[in-house]
Amino acid sequence: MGLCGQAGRHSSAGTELGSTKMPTVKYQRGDMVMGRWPGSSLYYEVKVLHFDAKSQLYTVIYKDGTELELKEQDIKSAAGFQSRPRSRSRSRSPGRRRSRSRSPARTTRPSCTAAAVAAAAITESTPPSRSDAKLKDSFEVRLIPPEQTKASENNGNKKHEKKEDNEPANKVNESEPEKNQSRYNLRRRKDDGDGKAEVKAEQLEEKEAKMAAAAAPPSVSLDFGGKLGAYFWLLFLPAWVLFLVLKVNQEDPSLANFPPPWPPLESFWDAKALGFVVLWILFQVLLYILPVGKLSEGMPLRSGERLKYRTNGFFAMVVSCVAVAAAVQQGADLTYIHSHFLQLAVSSFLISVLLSSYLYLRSGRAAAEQLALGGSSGNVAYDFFKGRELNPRIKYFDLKFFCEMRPGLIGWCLINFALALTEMKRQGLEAPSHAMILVNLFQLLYVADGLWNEEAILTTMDLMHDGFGFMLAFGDLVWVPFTYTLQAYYLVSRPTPLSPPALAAIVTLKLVGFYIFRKSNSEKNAFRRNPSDPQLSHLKTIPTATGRSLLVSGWWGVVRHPNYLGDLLMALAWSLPCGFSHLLPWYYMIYFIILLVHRDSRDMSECRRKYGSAWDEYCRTVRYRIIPRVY
Ligand SMILES: NC(=O)C1=CN([C@@H]2O[C@H](COP(=O)(O)OP(=O)(O)OC[C@H]3O[C@@H](n4cnc5c(N)ncnc54)[C@H](OP(=O)(O)O)[C@@H]3O)[C@@H](O)[C@H]2O)C=CC1
Ligand SMILES: CC(C)CCC[C@@H](C)[C@H]1CC=C2C3=C(CC[C@@]21C)[C@@]1(C)CC[C@H](O)C(C)(C)[C@@H]1CC3
Repeated sequence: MGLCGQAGRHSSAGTELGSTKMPTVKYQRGDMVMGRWPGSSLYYEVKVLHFDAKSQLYTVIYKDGTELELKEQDIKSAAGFQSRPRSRSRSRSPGRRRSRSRSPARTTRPSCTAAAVAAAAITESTPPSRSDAKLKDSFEVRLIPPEQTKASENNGNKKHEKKEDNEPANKVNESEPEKNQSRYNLRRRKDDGDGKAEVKAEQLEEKEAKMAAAAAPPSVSLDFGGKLGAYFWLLFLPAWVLFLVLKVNQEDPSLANFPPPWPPLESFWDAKALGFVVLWILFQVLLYILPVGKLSEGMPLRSGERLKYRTNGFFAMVVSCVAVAAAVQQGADLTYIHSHFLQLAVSSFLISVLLSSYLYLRSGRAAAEQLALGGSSGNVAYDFFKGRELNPRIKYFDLKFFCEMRPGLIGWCLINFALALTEMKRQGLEAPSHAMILVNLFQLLYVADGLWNEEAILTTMDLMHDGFGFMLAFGDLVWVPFTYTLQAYYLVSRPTPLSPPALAAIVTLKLVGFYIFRKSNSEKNAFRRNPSDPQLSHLKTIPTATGRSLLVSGWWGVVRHPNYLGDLLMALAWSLPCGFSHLLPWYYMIYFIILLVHRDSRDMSECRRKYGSAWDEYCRTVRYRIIPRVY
């Protein structure tokens, strides 16, 4: 069986078959062998492209063009496999039967795709104790849809990078995979098959296969410094927030003035402050569950399911503003927030610890397919920190989505506003300073925009890939409201006059950053939701073996993370109004560079894993990560 037409689609120059001789190894370049699909016990026909003596890994190419690196033990000679007559038994799952008939574009040819890989799934004659092994030793397998196959076949050997075709007839090729994502997850397609391949996999229960697909692969490397790193972050993050809060309260918050004075222990705790935080969160819960605003669909999960989210964040923000204004009108003294900043932060921290403990405990009962990839290391500290469950919900109440978008984010604006009032009181001003107005307005715009485009968060890393644990719970409830407000806090007692040209330059910078941030995020969100969107028809894309494509022109053709670039420009505009006397108001800028550089590298590894050589192709085409020609 030779490689099919599109087999070379994703092959990179480095792995092209060349004339140089392979070193003396078990399998030679060009050999057709059986390669194990990572994490499963399924073997597919692959062609050996290359052997790397240093890493002892073979680069092999599957029939859909997906290239992977495999260890020798994951490769078998084709002779060791039995071809069994193909079972004619139809799927027992009605869902599966439905999904088969749903697509008019289904190709009848079993063809050369990773879906065909499933169709042609061949297992070892005696797979290693499957049911045990599968849970532990598994990997998310996404299969190329038949539609994609057809598209690829139509394209023949056309250039890898293609202009998205918006002809109605072809639309299905791009939109279907997104809509019917469920079909591309590890799903055996018993009725397909190329006759050569049949499969012991047929004996596997679909449920088992799904669980196998869902469990975290042992090969997923643990980020954040792994298990030891988790202990470090669990201690460091709260200590760092405490340090910043104490530091910003110092009369001279310069680095030379270290350490900040340690307050008496009893001043850390205030029951009233805890009461306010609880009330605020409950108020946000109430607004979230009100049947106001639209229900948006999240991206397809590995199970194929699409969760619904109540996206009424902007409404929640407006109601919160009205409620706060009414409270101030009634004589509520918001300067309390400034004078009890430490106690409010400690209370929020306690709530985040309680929430993370609850999340960790309940994740023990979650089905494997509900866990985030890489979230289950088996180490308590790491799993507690990173979070195991992808979308923990209490009925329809989505805890991660709620925490990320509501109490902390809207709380950030409330605190900023309170700090502006405190500045006026402290400095005897009739209106907040220009610097304070800029910081308040800029950050208000950022939050309001996030809530206005709330649906877009459903295609971000946090919502799609990360588990919900201490890192995000603490990040959402403590980190955001108590460290993102440091610039406003800093300005309360440190007047920083701004000249009109400086004002104009800072506003321009903010608007440029905002434009890049919003346009790029919206472009990706629109594309992920509907790849056939006519408004995106001018964009070039790279197809991938998962059935999803990657944007390679437009904003995502400038750098690999244009949204980070816009975000960083905005961050700069938030720090500039505070001047250059101290490092403290620049803390956000420094932290944000570190966060986004790390996030970018996490995302790169994740996309490399998901998209294989298509991702490499993208990286070759779009060379810079965040800043054009610089980084
Ligand atoms: N203020 C703050 O504290 C923070 C703000 N942010 C902001 O939040 C926003 C979301 O950031 P984040 O979730 O980190 O990352 P992104 O929104 O950039 O999401 C990354 C994902 O986008 C998809 N993608 C990547 N490249 C392409 C491409 N070329 N074409 C199509 N899809 C692509 C991939 O997912 P897939 O292919 O699976 O769809 C990838 O995993 C950003 O604007 C960021 O600046 C983030 C962190 C903190
Ligand atoms: C504690 C850790 C060191 C870091 C925690 C990181 C979190 C604070 C951030 C991770 C991603 C975030 C996003 C936003 C806020 C900060 C966190 C939670 C975001 C909601 C801000 C508003 C934007 O418009 C957005 C694009 C919706 C952001 C999404 C990511």
